[in-house]
Amino acid sequence: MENSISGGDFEYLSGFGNHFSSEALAGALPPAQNSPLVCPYGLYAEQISGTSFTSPRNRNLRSWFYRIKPSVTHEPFKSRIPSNERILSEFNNSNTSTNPTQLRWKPIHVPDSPTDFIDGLFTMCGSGSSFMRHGYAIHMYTANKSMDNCAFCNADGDFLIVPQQGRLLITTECGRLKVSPGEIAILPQGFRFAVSLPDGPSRGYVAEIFGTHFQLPDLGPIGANGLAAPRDFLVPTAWFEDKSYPGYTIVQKFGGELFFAVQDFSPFNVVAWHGNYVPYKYNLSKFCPYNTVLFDHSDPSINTVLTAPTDKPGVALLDFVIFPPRWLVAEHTFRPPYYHRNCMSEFMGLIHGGYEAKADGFLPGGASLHNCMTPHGPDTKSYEATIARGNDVGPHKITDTMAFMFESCLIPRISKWAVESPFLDKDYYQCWIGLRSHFAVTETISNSRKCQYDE
Ligand SMILES: O=C(O)Cc1cc(O)ccc1O
Ligand SMILES: [Fe+2]
Repeated sequence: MENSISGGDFEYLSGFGNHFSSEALAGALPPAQNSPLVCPYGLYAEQISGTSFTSPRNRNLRSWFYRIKPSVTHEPFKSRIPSNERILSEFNNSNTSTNPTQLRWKPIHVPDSPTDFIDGLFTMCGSGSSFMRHGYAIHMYTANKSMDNCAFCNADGDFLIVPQQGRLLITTECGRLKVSPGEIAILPQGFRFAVSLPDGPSRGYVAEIFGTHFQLPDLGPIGANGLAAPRDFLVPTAWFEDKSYPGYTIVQKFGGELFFAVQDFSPFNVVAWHGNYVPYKYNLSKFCPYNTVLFDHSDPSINTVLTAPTDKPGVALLDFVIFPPRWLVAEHTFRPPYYHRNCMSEFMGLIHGGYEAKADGFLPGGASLHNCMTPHGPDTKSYEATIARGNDVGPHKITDTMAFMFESCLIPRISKWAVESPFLDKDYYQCWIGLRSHFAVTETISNSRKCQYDE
């Protein structure tokens, strides 16, 4: 089932995992087969596969494009010199370091020099290898100019883009997506796309996954509804340009290296397409969050938007979790996140507003990494303020906030750029140093005796 949704001059199809079809010219889709001898309007048929041909049907992803010229019509790929060494797709001790310290970055400035989405993309951390088809990379981007006469193609994995500042107009082979801060976009492995910046300077976060794709989390006992609803995922409708573009460049990220190939036409020449391997976007404000309704703090997995699974049940290669505006109602409960150590590793970003566990220092456009088993939790100010408010707080709504977490079972190694960055907050540890002991032996003993014996 498909629905068409209009977003100004951008039209979308709605649904997650659907088999979609879209025509920019009526009759451009072959009616009864994928590869007719001659396609309508003299188009070329081309398939893009997002899973092996033989993947089980419920996981099989592929789409068919009907395009003016096939993608193969280009000069040979050449290594881009200088290559952008700020992008990594495998992580080992020759290119990254490991570090159990709590790490935090201040908001990263958008440079003054002309920088498009490709030039402005840099890896923060990651694990595994795109070659081995297992792992992920976490990147950030800062850009101030639209991609011009070029398209990007990531052969390594899927991008989940979280814009924090500035809208992105993303032209893809399936059509165009307008993505505002507060929305996310997924650009699956292999799709060609170009990013324009209608608002000027732009900044955001990118999670890249190797060897698998995002899916909606199971809802378990929550039931059939809640969290992200499938119908709120929006897929572009066919859009094409039939122009000659001398010197048009396809920049291909392959094994973390950038290659380029020149052609003389736009890659956005798909007049019609059908399939279930598609780019899409999602507005985080549509998310229906869940939480405790009586006592104690729920684990953040309760608000998972999308998950990239591993073969182990319940263990994610990468979960995308959000901390949206919501009511806090728990009684006799420490409401902010608990102090904890996690066998999973947690990378966090902030799209706007503040974050309940950090009174200072964690700012929109900044980031933090709490690696495997690294202790963390509310800073001193947040802890003291929570205790000072006491028990009679009543229902309280957290508003104007959108923090998120990329959480993984694979332990990230940290890029040179991230470690040497002037935006690294060297004093991060100080935010917990002031946590005082509130231990009072007499009171505690009398309380525990009371519980045990005085009932
Ligand atoms: O560390 C963090 O801030 C993320 C987080 C939030 C939460 O509410 C519970 C656990 C957790 O890791
Ligand atoms: Fe955490």
